[in-house]
Amino acid sequence: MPRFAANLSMMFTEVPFLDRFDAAAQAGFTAVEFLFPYEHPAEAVGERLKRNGLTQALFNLPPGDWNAGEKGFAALPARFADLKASLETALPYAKATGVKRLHLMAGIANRGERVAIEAFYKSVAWAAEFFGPHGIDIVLEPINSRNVPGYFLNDFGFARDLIHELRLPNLKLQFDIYHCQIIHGDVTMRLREMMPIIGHVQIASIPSRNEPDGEELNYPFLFAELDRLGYAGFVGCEYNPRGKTTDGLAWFKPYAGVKP
Ligand SMILES: O=C(O)[C@H](O)C(=O)CO
Ligand SMILES: [Mg+2]
Repeated sequence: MPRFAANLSMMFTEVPFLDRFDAAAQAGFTAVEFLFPYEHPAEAVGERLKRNGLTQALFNLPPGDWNAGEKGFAALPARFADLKASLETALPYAKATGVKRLHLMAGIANRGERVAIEAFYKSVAWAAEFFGPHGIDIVLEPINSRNVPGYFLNDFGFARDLIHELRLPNLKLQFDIYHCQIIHGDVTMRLREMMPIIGHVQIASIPSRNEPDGEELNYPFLFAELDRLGYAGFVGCEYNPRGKTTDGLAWFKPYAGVKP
């Protein structure tokens, strides 16, 4: 049975960020993920996690100036110093939460440009080698260009080939089913093909990005497929609740309380 992680950047936003850990635990989640914890002291984040007996499934490495539209800088040749600094920023949060995988964002760049490709390979290898001794995986996530126009990593095949080529033991794929359906479709066959390199899965309804409870995909079928494929990682609930978070958790009831 999948181990679901509530995404605290998108769910339980009825309460302040640090109170969302308590809300997620009360709703039956045993794990959480979020985009960025960096506005809060690492100790405070770790304390909430521990107080609620939650497991940290994932969070993102610093993306640059998110409010100014930056979505990471791994594919930006001029930003390698910022990339290296971002790893140092994230490390105390990784230690405080015990997280075992971090999402490295690529940034807005043209995947057809050699300099961007070379910068991305260099950044990915650097990040994986930085976190490897800490027992932490780096995950790469293709993101669709409807949600993030111009995002460098917008193709699952490119991500797969890079991971195979670099052959780093702690470099894996973040398979967001929402993005896969929008970019490529054929989700089940791509899950089957890429399962050996998948380090994290995320879900949301398509096209709404609301609760995974209908619309384009049959999520109960996909959850059973993940079990059939022996997927032992987390499934991040990266969706925007239609209304009050707890009013939209009927889909989750059969899975609530599943211990990591
Ligand atoms: O948007 C997504 O799907 C990613 O998982 C993310 O965290 C950056 O936006
Ligand atoms: Mg995602």
